[in-house]
Amino acid sequence: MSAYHPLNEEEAIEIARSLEGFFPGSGPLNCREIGDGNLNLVFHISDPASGQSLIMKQALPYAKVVGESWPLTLDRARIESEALQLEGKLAPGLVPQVYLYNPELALTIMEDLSDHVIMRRGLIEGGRYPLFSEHISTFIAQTLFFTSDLGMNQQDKKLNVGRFINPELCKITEDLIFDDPYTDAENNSFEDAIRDEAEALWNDGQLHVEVALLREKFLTQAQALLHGDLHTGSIFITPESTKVIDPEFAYYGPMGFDIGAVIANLLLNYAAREGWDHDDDAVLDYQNYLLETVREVWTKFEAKFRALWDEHGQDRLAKTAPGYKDDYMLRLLRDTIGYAGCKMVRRIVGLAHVADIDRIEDAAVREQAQRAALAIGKSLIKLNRQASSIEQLIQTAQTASAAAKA
Ligand SMILES: Nc1ncnc2c1ncn2[C@@H]1O[C@H](COP(=O)(O)OP(=O)(O)O)[C@@H](O)[C@H]1O
Ligand SMILES: CSC[C@H]1O[C@H](OP(=O)(O)O)[C@H](O)[C@@H]1O
Repeated sequence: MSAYHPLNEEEAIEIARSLEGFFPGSGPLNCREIGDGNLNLVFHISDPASGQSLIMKQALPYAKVVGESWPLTLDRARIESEALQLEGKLAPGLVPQVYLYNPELALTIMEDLSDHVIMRRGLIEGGRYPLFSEHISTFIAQTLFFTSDLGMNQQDKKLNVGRFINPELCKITEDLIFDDPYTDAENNSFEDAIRDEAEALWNDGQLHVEVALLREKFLTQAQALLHGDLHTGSIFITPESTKVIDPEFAYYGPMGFDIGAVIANLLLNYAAREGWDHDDDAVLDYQNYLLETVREVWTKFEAKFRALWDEHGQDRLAKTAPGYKDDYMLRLLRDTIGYAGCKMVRRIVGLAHVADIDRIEDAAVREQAQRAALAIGKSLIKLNRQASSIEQLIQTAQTASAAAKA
């Protein structure tokens, strides 16, 4: 079974059985392919006798969402398993445990998190997660700081940049997030009802300049090891626990891209609330919860990152140059706002959408949510280089959304 081929459920069971000590009995194991993402196979394997279970994730040699016409490197499975293991060391308890990585089969065997829910679904259903901002701010502060030139040996960091070179997955991001939405691209996907919005995106020169600058940074700035796709579909959650999964897009890039991804996905849900809540009061109440979460994600991240800088900073000049830390944090905030905007726009007119909006049944409510998400996204992109506080992001999101829904 060592030569690469996509596994079937029987083969997945056979591999699970061979894991020493995991499934000790000889009774039958259950296996289901549960992958609902765009790229990979995911098998859930469980033993009804012992209650033990695990997850096997296998990369396919193409993008599942499109098919074999879009070939994709299997090396992403190595990147994902190595990133998960590194993140597990830097942010203990905030990622699933990796039990085994098999390079021949592009297979990662990991902890089963089925006692959590995917956060996107949790938010759609109106769940509240009081520890989320605490957990995710720790995850992003720890992983970004300790993989950057600020927090690790700068020669070792360069070796890390090489280890996490991820050109094919980066190309997906470069095209789907930073290019396609701003032109009449074949891969775009949007409803006819918002064609006017799509065309406006294609013709907005001021927006194009901002996106080009953010794209340039994504292409060139090896600031820290990013998760690379930190949306709410890559986060498992309960009120007590948060676990980040799916870092196959990991590479060395601008830190604001990860922070922006978290904020964008909270705001996509914000734009969609009329599709999920029963009355105006409930919409407003949940939207306030989401905005407060956005505020906390940034403020807690900033406080933790600054503390790491003071306590664990490796770079002499960064620690002593007057005003450097404040300047760095301001640039991070601005990048965060810009990337949050890009990540919202791509989910409305680009290839891959989000359930928060696409699964709203009423077409008129869905259209309103799409227009609100685009309005917020565009406003954040245009704000990014002028911003000086997280409150400006929140104000901008509220104003843009209200205007789009008026
Ligand atoms: N460790 C895990 N425990 C339980 N379910 C998981 C785990 N990892 C992935 N899944 C399930 O598989 C789905 C797809 O996983 P994901 O890593 O996002 O795949 P893709 O890379 O294809 O997007 C998740 O939405 C979740 O339902
Ligand atoms: C052709 S890949 C599209 C899209 O899918 C990835 O998300 P996920 O792995 O969580 O399904 C990523 O966001 C890509 O941009």
